[in-house]
Amino acid sequence: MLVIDSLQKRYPNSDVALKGVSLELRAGEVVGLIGPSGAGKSTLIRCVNRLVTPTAGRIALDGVDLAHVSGRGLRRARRQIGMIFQEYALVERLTVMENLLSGRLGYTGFWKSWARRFDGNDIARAFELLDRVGLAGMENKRADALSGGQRQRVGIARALMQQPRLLLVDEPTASLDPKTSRQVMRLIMELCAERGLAAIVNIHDVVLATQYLPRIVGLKSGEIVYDGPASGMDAVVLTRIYGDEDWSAITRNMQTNAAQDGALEDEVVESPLQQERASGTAALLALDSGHLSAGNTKPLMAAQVVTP
Ligand SMILES: Nc1ncnc2c1ncn2[C@@H]1O[C@H](COP(=O)(O)OP(=O)(O)OP(=O)(O)O)[C@@H](O)[C@H]1O
Repeated sequence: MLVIDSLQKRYPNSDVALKGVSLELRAGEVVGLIGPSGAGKSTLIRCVNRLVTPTAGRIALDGVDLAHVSGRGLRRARRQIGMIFQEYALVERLTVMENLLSGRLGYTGFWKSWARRFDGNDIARAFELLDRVGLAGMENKRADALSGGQRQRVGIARALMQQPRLLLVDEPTASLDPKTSRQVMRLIMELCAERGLAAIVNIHDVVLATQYLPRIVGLKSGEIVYDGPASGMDAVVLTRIYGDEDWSAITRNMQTNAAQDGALEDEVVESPLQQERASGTAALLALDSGHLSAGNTKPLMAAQVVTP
């Protein structure tokens, strides 16, 4: 579904950041992008969502060449792409719900967005996603009142609001503690599997990458020097990507994680609605319809769980 072919990027007055990168992702395939600082990982991700214009090459998303679209075509193509950021990129003074609904801005007209008039279906989808990421009941909390892990869950839910086909994930765990990092990685993997989403995950933590991401792409100085299974990451490959180092501690950790395979599972965050579903009770999410009216930042109607 994503074909990157001979992609090059030269920044003005700078070295070449990408030197003919080629990469293919199937629908639902998740790839970990690793490499030393300055290798070109962010540039690659930014070329795909066209925050950066490539110098040469092709980026085809479901057949549409992202490297050469502009205007309306680019806006339409970007709707297929969800972004998740290291620093979450939430609007701090807005509520969780308002942050989620901002993920629909690609579809909602400017004046409707400005007046905070959102579609009832969008509000229903936001509630469903909040429930799925373990944040049910938190829709009226301000973003600046959340923990880092909760913020990242909002960031993930927001990225899914526009029902993308591809996720671009930029250092999703860099600001999180080890346990929360694992929960966030697991959540991203689960969501991709459930929804058939392809994803490129730019990540510095090699051990975390090989624990959760089945395929690893290693970039060095703007070139792919490894593209293969996580299980193939050994000291030789690490040296090829990062240069000489004593990799024994890292490879030991990777082997330990592979051997434990699932034994590290920590508790799943279950919302009341998920618990309700798990207990077999048919639940219907009933929304009091309505919208956020102009200038009104009053809490949205809470979702009600109605058992028939
Ligand atoms: N806006 C820019 N203008 C000029 N050069 C840039 C720009 N952005 C990146 N570069 C250069 O392009 C190269 C690749 O940078 P990039 O940020 O893509 O690497 P990275 O692998 O994401 O690094 P990091 O892991 O530190 O974020 C570097 O040499 C960098 O200095």
